[in-house]
Amino acid sequence: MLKIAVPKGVLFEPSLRLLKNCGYKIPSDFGRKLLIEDSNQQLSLVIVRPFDMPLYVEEGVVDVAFIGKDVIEETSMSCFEILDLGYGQCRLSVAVPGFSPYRSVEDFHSFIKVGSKYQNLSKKFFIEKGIQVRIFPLGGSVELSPIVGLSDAIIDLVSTGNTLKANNLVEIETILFSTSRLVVNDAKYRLKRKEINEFILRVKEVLNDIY
Ligand SMILES: Nc1ncnc2c1ncn2[C@@H]1O[C@H](COP(=O)(O)OP(=O)(O)OP(=O)(O)O)[C@@H](O)[C@H]1O
Ligand SMILES: O=P(O)(O)OC[C@H]1O[C@H](OP(=O)(O)OP(=O)(O)O)[C@H](O)[C@@H]1O
Repeated sequence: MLKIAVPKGVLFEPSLRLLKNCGYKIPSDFGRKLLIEDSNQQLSLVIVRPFDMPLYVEEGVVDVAFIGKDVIEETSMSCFEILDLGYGQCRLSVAVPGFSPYRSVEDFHSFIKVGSKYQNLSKKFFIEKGIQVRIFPLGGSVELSPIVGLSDAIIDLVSTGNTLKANNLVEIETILFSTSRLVVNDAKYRLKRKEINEFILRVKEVLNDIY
């Protein structure tokens, strides 16, 4: 049986939808269970917080996983990235308060404070720009930090832009674009190649019908 990790949160529903479209019989109501099986015993689903996903994949606890490109990059996740699944489109961007004098990263002339859930990508970005920053590691609601004076700017995910707009924040630079990806544990791909390739084929067929 193939073991797949699907991410909780924004990507959860579209991930389940994709698996159902692949023909897996996923129960519609499994409450708060975090390990579920399809009724044909072909697939075992592990429901994982996105930022925990690299551990489950790298430690070989699961064979394959659906995860956002942003998490793959932020965690330098060791895996085979097999397919772009197309959903969960967003971008990781720098944003500042509307009242801020900054309108481009180049304006960040001196030392600035940045709030983000993506510490590694934030550090990498500003090192490449040669800008001195202090990164405040935040777990969520990142847009709050510059509003209340904790930081001068944020680096966070943007999709529609509604959260930025609602909090009077201005997006000034995009660091990366992200969608959900199908990834495979390297060792498992060697051990269960036939089963994993069959799964990849089923996903590809469904994606070809959608896109
Ligand atoms: N607004 C969005 N639009 C599209 N995709 C998003 C959006 N926000 C997050 N994502 C994608 O969904 C993934 C999970 O994000 P989500 O906010 O649902 O969970 P999380 O905040 O990482 O987990 P938790 O809320 O438990 O801390 C992200 O890594 C990204 O790939
Ligand atoms: O551009 P938008 O469509 O407004 O989406 C962007 C928001 O989506 C995510 O929030 P979410 O509530 O998913 O996660 P969080 O717990 O990190 O805030 C992200 O952190 C942004 O806040």
